[in-house]
Amino acid sequence: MSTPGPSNTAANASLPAPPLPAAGAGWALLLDVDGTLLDFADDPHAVRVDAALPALLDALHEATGGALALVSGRRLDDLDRLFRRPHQAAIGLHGSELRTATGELRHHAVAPLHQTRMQHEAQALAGRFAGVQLENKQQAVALHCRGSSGEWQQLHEAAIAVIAHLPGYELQAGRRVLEFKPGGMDKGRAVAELLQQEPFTGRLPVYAGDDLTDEHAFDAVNRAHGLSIRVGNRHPSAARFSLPDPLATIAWLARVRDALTQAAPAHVRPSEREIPHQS
Ligand SMILES: O=P(O)(O)OC[C@H]1O[C@H](O[C@H]2O[C@H](CO)[C@@H](O)[C@H](O)[C@H]2O)[C@H](O)[C@@H](O)[C@@H]1O
Repeated sequence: MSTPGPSNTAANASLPAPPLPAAGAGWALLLDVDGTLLDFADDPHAVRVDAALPALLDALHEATGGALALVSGRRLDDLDRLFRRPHQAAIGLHGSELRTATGELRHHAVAPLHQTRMQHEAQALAGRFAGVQLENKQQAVALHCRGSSGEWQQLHEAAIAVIAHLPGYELQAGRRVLEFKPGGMDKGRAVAELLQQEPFTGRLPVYAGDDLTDEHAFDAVNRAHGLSIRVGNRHPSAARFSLPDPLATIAWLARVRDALTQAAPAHVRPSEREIPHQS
């Protein structure tokens, strides 16, 4: 199974709120979607995007010189359906899909034969559990468990056994969800790849996420001396800052926008506008 290694597994249930940037600071924003920008809904297709969010993302995109990306387990086309921002950089399917700021697409795919077999096995597995809802993302599959914790345990054990015989795939666990996704990529690797690209390169990476899949990205951002922000109270986490929920995340992002775009004091030279590195 794909398991990130939190680098600070000490008690970190209570983490400080993230800082705000100085005016004109060179931040790059990497934002998880479900549970970070969007509240959860029982049906993955029924999530609601806050009416003010698209305009806020546009303003942040401009304030960061285009260094803003949504980073999700959803497919890129699902992100574009929800947010209508196909011109912005994005990472989908937990890192298997990547779109750069110039629109270049990179896919980490599995051979069609293996994908067909994965689909077949996942359908059969879901059919064994009354409380499991299958979300078919073509190159990946999410098994959402709506049943008891006992059923979750059984599903988890069965999924581990199934994935062992599926070439090219690995298991990604999340909040009451198990996903079969292409192996070899995760959000951390994809974020590291994006950070090598213009206009992300050389900026301070700031990543907000709520789930286990985001731990990969927290590790990558911590290695780059960026800011890792856990949304909610999942514990343990490698994140160094925390916000309680999507509402608070959106409110903080609005303050980030205001801070980045306010006029810098005349005596501050551009090179002095960065916030100090966090340890
Ligand atoms: O990386 P993320 O953007 O957090 O995406 C992870 C998965 O999110 C979605 O599932 C979760 O949200 C659903 C809608 O609220 C909810 O019904 C489900 O229980 C959650 O697991 C999405 O459906 C998955 O495809 C993503 O991988």
